[in-house]
Amino acid sequence: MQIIYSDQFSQWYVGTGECLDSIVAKRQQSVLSVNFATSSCSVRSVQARFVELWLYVIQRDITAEMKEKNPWHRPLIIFIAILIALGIIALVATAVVQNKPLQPQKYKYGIVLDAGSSHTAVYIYRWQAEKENNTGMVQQIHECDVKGKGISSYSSSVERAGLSLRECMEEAKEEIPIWRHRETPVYLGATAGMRLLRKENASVSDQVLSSVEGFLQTYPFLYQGARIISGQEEGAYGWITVNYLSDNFHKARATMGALDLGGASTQITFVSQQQVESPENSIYFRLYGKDYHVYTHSFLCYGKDQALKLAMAQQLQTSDLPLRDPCFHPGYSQERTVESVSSSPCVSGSPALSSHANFTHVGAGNGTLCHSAVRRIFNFSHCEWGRCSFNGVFQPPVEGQFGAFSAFYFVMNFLNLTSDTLEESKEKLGQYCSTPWAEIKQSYPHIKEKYLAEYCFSGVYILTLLEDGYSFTSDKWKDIHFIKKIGGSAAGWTLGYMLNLTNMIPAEAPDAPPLPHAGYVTIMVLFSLLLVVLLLLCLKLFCWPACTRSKHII
Ligand SMILES: Nc1ncnc2c1ncn2[C@@H]1O[C@H](COP(=O)(O)OP(=O)(O)O)[C@@H](O)[C@H]1O
Ligand SMILES: [Ca+2]
Repeated sequence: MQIIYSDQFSQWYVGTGECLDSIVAKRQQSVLSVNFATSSCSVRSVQARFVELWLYVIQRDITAEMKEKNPWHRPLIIFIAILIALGIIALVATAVVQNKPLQPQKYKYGIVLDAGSSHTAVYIYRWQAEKENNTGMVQQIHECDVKGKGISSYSSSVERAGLSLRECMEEAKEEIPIWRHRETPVYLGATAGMRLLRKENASVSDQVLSSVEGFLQTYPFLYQGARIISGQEEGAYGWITVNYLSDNFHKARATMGALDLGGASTQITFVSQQQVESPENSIYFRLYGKDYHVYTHSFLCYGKDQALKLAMAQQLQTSDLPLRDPCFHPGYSQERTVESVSSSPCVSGSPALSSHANFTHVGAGNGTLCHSAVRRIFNFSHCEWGRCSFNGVFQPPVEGQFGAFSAFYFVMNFLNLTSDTLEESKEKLGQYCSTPWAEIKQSYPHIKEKYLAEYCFSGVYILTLLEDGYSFTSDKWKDIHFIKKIGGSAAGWTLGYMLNLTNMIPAEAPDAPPLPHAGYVTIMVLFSLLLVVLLLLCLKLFCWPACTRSKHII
């Protein structure tokens, strides 16, 4: 069946159908009159035909009315169509840029060797080549612990100092893609063990450094030097590391103090609102457009191994032999040479020690007495400044949160004291120290005996250093967080050292950061919704009148 509209006569002529011979429809106002010339139609099919015609007429008239009222109809449709096209292009472009797969050759690498007093560790870092100036972008991807002792222990066979690094440097060659080797910087920083060796014998310490330098230069990496870093640098770079890894610089949040306990020195670094009275304890940084006035101090000889020597030397001078040490477990007994204690540059200058060659070191296991013995290695009596920590060193009151790492973590983690209050820690430590040595050895058969024997001393030393030395009172104890890693990267000075030497922390904030993930998702969803709405609108505006404009209904 066919309906034909004639503009000329404002009439619809309907072709003949199965049962209809002809239909002529005419509309005046809201009245539609239809003449059906039928031959054999039922009443129902004539009615249906009538309704169909009525709807068609109404639709046609509304469309005509809209066109008359809105001359912008067509341009509007074109505009919306352009918007939709642009929207689709924007969506695709954003998705492509945001989700661009990172190719392996987009990564850069850096190697830092931490030549500590007790051992050397090799760290490999990786970052995205184009995002060098963003915070939190550099990640540790590998750590290798060099077998044997620290490089300062090779003073009598210096050539072995370099060779000791072989295994870990071979691992570095494996870890870093070959095509990046030539541009991968290698830094070696030596800390308190080498500071002490330099004090004792500067020429031997130079020879040790030359040995590691010569060895590192045999590798295809970009050798950037081997040097003894200062205690101030060690503290500052540790502070940079923990705050970089916590993203505190980027977000301009309050920074976190850094507490580093090594074998031969210990560092405390934090931002203080109070004036730093002593210039040697004050460092200034401008990072990402913000100024930081930081307090730092490194106590040489107050790492836990040298502190033990200081405590033993102190006891050897004041008590009879055998040495009954309250910081070692009851039943512990060890033959030692006086030289093993007195040879340290931290201890030398104690004439009373030379009267014996050997002595027996016996454990007495008493936390309270151990605390008194440890306190004696600190000098709390003189201070030229407004406030001191110990040994006449200026220190403002501790402020804010602190990350305590390296031996602070190893010891407190072993003793299971990382989340206890100061009082609980003292109580638990007292019990641990009085536990018989045989029982301790039995309970921890896989732990190195040297570490195991010293955990009581180390625990008491840490509590004494933090409470009596730095004045972390009971209420401030909860602000100390014993940490090993932050987001997979070790807390320590090495990362901060590399970031600084590769200029990866700019003084001013870099340009606007790329879209964060949440922002990207929100924008994509909003754009998609907008596109759907536009599309529906366009369909309504474009298709409906277009369809109804047709003069034919089949
Ligand atoms: N698992 C562990 N348990 C206890 N102490 C540890 C453990 N691993 C390392 N240490 C100690 O951590 C300290 C690390 O100091 P190190 O970095 O070598 O010296 P420094 O920083 O003073 O040059 C050493 O005293 C070492 O014995
Ligand atoms: Ca260290």
